[in-house]
Amino acid sequence: MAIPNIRIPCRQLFIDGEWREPLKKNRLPIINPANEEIIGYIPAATEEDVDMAVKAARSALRRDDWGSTTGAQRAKYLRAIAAKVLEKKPELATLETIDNGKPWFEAASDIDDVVACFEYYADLAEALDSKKKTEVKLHLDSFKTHVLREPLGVVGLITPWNYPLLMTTWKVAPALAAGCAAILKPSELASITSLELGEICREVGLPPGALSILTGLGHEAGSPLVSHPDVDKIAFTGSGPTGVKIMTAAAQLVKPVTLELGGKSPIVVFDDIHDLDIAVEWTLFGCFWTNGQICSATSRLIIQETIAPQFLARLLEWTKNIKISDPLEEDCKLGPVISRGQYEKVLKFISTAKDEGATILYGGDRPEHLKKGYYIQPTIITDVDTSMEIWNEEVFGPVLCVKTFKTEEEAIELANDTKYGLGAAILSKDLERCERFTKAFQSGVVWINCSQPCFWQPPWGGKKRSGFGRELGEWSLENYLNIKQVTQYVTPDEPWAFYKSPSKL
Ligand SMILES: NC(=O)C1=CN([C@@H]2O[C@H](COP(=O)(O)OP(=O)(O)OC[C@H]3O[C@@H](n4cnc5c(N)ncnc54)[C@H](O)[C@@H]3O)[C@@H](O)[C@H]2O)C=CC1
Ligand code: BAL
Ligand code: NA
Repeated sequence: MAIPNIRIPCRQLFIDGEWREPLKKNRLPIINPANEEIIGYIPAATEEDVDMAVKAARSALRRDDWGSTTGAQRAKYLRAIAAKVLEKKPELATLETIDNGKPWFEAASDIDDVVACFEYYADLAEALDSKKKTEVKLHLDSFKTHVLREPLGVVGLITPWNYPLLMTTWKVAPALAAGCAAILKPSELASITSLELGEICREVGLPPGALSILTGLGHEAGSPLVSHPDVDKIAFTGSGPTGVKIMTAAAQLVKPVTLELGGKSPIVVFDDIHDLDIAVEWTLFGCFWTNGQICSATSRLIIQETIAPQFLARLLEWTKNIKISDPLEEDCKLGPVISRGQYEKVLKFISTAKDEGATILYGGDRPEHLKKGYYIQPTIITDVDTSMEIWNEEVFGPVLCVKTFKTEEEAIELANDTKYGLGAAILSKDLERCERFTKAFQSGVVWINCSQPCFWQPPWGGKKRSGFGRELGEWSLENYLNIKQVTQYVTPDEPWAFYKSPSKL
């Protein structure tokens, strides 16, 4: 597919089905991380705009055109959105690349996932109609009970910048499928494609207020959404510290949250791998895909001592072969990290690792041929100790740290030696061993003989400090439903006879 040249659309906030200027008229710059240039501006919402969006969402839930829809009717909107996203795929992929820095072909594949995800939740919305009301068998005949699965209400969706439109979709598609009215707050570092979703919603005639999109800063636009008394739930993906702030604020209102908070995932490689090159490629992909900015990145390589020298030698050869360039260039496999702040943060992690005694086996710096942009070489760090920062903290950049092991027990201990618990991978020919590791890994996701492939049908989420709750699959729909018990007394002409009736005194 040809990469199109593109103009950055100038948008407002998307509230109540229309584009509206933020009340304070503030805007934030859009920065292309490949050249550090300001390429446009996004509107910056504040508390007042959040309040308007919440009112619009409430009104959508009260109106028949959204609040009384069947799953099948909502499925039509979701399919129409999917079709529009597909139609605009080249432009959306280009906008994503210019805003986020990920290679264009990765952005295009994200857009394919966005389409598939909207279509998938259209199917689940339809299926919901037959599960909306289910009977629950009781142990007696004088009562009967059924359960209703209703939309939870107004939901706040706060998303990160690493897969901008895809993470938006992971939340928006199930929320709309369930019949909620959603307010999306995308990351200020990459909001363009989420705003374009607003235009798509307008084009397909999604009822006003069913989805509002408020770009802006976390503390100005995200925080009031979390604290708003009329928002029933918050679904968040992002950093641990922000997750803690959100959970703390939501707790004041006993507001439910789901949190997806990154990690420091292990990839355990045994000496009985099927093929050296295949294992090396999965190791690289597991850490350097999306320019290394993956919440589930398997950024700790735990390699069996017996194979370590030859594995690392081959890993180096493959790493040197990775094309680092402007992400719009064909065959680019590693683009810049998202921002100046992230660039400095990643380089600081590398210099601290060096200061603490680790060895930078490869990379660790800006590639010489790229003078501008937030580029960092793919970096491999060895001689790592479990007390080091690089072993313990999420870098969110193209940085892999390596540790060797002798026995299976030692490998499991190292794999679980983290406060996080999102992903974990094992590469080995021995499937019984893979089974033992699957059980032992303290994580929400396990990859066997691969790392990172992510599909929309299975559940996604973590344990420990990677958060809680599950997205994707049918699990995500549950996040946006209220389960209501309805119990009926089926012999209303018979007295309950708990109190003494005054007429019988
Ligand atoms: N787990 C993941 O997928 C991600 C992890 N990160 C990690 O987080 C670090 C910081 O990156 P940020 O972009 O600052 O992540 P962040 O977690 O602060 O931002 C994620 C989203 O939360 C919003 N937000 C920030 N403060 C908020 C608040 N008080 N209330 C409500 N919403 C708020 C942001 O505007 C954004 O939409 C990165 O260096 C990286 O290590 C970043 C993005 C994604
Ligand atoms: N690759 C799945 C989602 C994430 O990294 O945030
Ligand atoms: Na950007």
